[in-house]
Amino acid sequence: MHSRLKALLARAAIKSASLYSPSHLRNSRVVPIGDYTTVANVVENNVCSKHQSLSRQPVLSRRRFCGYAAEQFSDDEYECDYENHPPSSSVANIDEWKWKISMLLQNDTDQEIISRDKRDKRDFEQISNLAKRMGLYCQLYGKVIVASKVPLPNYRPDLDDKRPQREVVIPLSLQRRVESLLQEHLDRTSLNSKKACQISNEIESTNPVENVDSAEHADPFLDASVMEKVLQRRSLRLRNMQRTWQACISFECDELYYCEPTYCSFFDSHQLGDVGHADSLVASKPESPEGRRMLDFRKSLPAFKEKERLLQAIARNQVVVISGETGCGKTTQLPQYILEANIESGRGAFCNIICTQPRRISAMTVAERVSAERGEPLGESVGLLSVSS
Ligand SMILES: Nc1ncnc2c1ncn2[C@@H]1O[C@H](COP(=O)(O)OP(=O)(O)OP(=O)(O)O)[C@@H](O)[C@H]1O
Repeated sequence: MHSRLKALLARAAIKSASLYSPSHLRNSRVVPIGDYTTVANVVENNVCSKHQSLSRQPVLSRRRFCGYAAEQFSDDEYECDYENHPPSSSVANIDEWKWKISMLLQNDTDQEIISRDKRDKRDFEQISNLAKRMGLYCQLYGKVIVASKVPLPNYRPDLDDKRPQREVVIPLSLQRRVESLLQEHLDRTSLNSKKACQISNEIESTNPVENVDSAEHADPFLDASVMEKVLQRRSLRLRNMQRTWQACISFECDELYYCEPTYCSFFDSHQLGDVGHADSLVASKPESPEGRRMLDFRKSLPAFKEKERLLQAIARNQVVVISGETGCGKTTQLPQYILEANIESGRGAFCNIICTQPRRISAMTVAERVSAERGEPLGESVGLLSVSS
């Protein structure tokens, strides 16, 4: 062993009073060390005694007299392995690894070493043996080696190169089904285009509020293109209303007064179909003290700060897993961010969001809470669906 390394190890042991040693190693690898009471003693003693006996004793018999710490850093044991499995060129710098690991052991703040030098399995075994002898855990993730002071999991998403590019693979049968449904839809659309135009014209000539109603209670066999047009019109109206409402809440109260009907019809536009319902929403309008409080509360949640990042991630990926501390707004805020973003992009009426809860009572509470935050009675844009298994 290099004298510099020994000195470092001895100093590390003295400094920290004990070297990091995982419990499983402590139990299985501690050998009697006579009168030595501290790891530092063991290291120092071994440094001296090993020099005296190195040339005379065979490796295995010497090892019997090594203390735990000494055994960890014994060159002999490493040399033994090394002789049986000569190093490939990439681990020829094993001393560098020893040095890195000993530095990690001395360092209270760092927890692990990550090496991205592409290594094969045998390189890993050598480094892993060394790390384990020095009291660390070691794991290979693809071609990345991690030596850590704490136990390592089988999978590390942060070291998975493929993770960001990973696609959700749709089974072939499902792809075919989607294709055939799409084809069916296109065929039907072209066949009925004349009829669709006629119905569409009729709908457009009636009251827009009635349009919504007719869409809500639409004949399921009503041509899809008509439905599409109705939804598009409703989406545009939603967007105008949301924009007007956003502009309104940035003004002072006097001006808000004039905007009330618009705001109410924003909610109305989901389903109410009648501006007259606005009266029932007065208590929870954003411009009311209660509504203001609600808005301020929503903005104070940790999820609000991440809103843009979350929406970008959702827009760019098929599947997004979001984790956050309890109460940060995952359940009540994220669906609203998505709805608001869809309304803004003119797709509000096409947007369906389903939130699941394991229990009926929590589903009810969440639905009530979200509808209250939106200033609506339950059953408008936010509803509740109970599915029993
Ligand atoms: N019914 C309610 N009444 C009052 N405040 C509520 C209600 N539901 C949620 N909140 C508040 O809204 C905030 C966001 O709650 P939300 O349920 O969205 O958090 P979450 O991140 O989903 O939490 P969890 O991980 O526990 O499900 C919380 O701080 C909570 O206090």
